[in-house]
Amino acid sequence: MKISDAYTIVTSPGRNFVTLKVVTDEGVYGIGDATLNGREMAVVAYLEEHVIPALIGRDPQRIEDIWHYLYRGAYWRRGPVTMSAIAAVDLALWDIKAKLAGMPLYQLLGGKSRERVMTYAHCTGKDIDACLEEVEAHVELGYRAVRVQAGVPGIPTIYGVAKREGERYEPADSDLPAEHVWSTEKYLNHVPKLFAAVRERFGDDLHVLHDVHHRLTPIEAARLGKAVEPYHLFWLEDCVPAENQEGFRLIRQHTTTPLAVGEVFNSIHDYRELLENQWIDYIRTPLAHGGGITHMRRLADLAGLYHVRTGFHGPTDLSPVCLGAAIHFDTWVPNFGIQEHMPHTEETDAVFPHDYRFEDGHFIVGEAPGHGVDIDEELAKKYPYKRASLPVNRLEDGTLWHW
Ligand SMILES: O=C(O)C(=O)C[C@H](O)[C@H](O)CO
Ligand SMILES: [Mg+2]
Repeated sequence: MKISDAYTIVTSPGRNFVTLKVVTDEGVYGIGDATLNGREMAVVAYLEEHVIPALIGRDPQRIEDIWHYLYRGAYWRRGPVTMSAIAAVDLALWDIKAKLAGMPLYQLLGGKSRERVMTYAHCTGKDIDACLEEVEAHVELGYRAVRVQAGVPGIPTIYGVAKREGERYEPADSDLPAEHVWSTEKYLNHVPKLFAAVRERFGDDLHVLHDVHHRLTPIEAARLGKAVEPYHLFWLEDCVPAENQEGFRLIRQHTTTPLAVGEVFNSIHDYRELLENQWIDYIRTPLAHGGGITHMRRLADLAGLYHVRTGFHGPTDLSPVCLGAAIHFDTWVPNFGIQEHMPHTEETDAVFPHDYRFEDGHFIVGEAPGHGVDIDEELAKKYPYKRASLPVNRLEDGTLWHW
């Protein structure tokens, strides 16, 4: 069996997605998600110029060999563009292998470790009261876990909070980067009040999460972690930029609030110090940015040695292909923690027909052979690519800050 064709499909049913389709000479095909939010066309160029020509004629069943060919063989290792391109190939090849076996992907990985996959929803509001209403609505939908982000008095726009009531939050919301304003002091003074209000209204059982989006220094993160301890968060996410991994030692020394890290990581090597020193509790890299299933299963196994669990990134800027494959992975992986869930638009769901379903705050994996997600290429053509950028963030005095 040989790979006879491979090509990228760029579509924008509400937001941009890049899909790689790998076709075999026996007619079986697989698809992988290659979407890197705000940098979509860089991955397309990498795939079209450097990966696809080298794939044609190879045996699609040799997933391991192809992975190392693309990783070691490239000489230029790691990095989000490279690892997203490799991930797209890897997801497509696992899709093909599972289809050839006539099995849903989770069976090939080792079978079910659980019946359903707990998800967390995004709840945002311009202030604490609006946010509590969102939490109420999501609890009614069945969610057992919610990520809570509210506007902060004195900061005009805030990451993760929809611009207008009732609208979805979209990170890549303008042609060129919009500029946001940030004040650490205002934020740190406000956030504990938000969690006090959530616990007072919803009690102790709801799992509550929060994303800091890399905006604090280690000592500030330690202060926040300590301040929210009475509200026992499920996790505090990306509390500092993680290039300085040693910073987590300081945070860990001061707080028992669990820490999640890694939605911008793309390799097992990014996590080595954090895991070996037991500084974090959840790994966040999605399959589509972390080299696919072949690489992420190694990371999950390493994490398991240190009692660290998975909590895959799952925003709307990863396509249903990534989400579908993640649900198979989550159903299998022994050290599963939680799966992020931001529902895709109806247009996106129509372009990517899938067999996973949401029920009572959980995802239920499908039984179709492969990862269970397809692409309607004719429909995809109706939604042309449109450049969209993530914002930048500045302190009140104009200094460019972390985002
Ligand atoms: O979902 C999250 O936790 C995020 O932080 C969302 C990111 O900002 C988004 O995916 C960036 O593209
Ligand atoms: Mg995040």
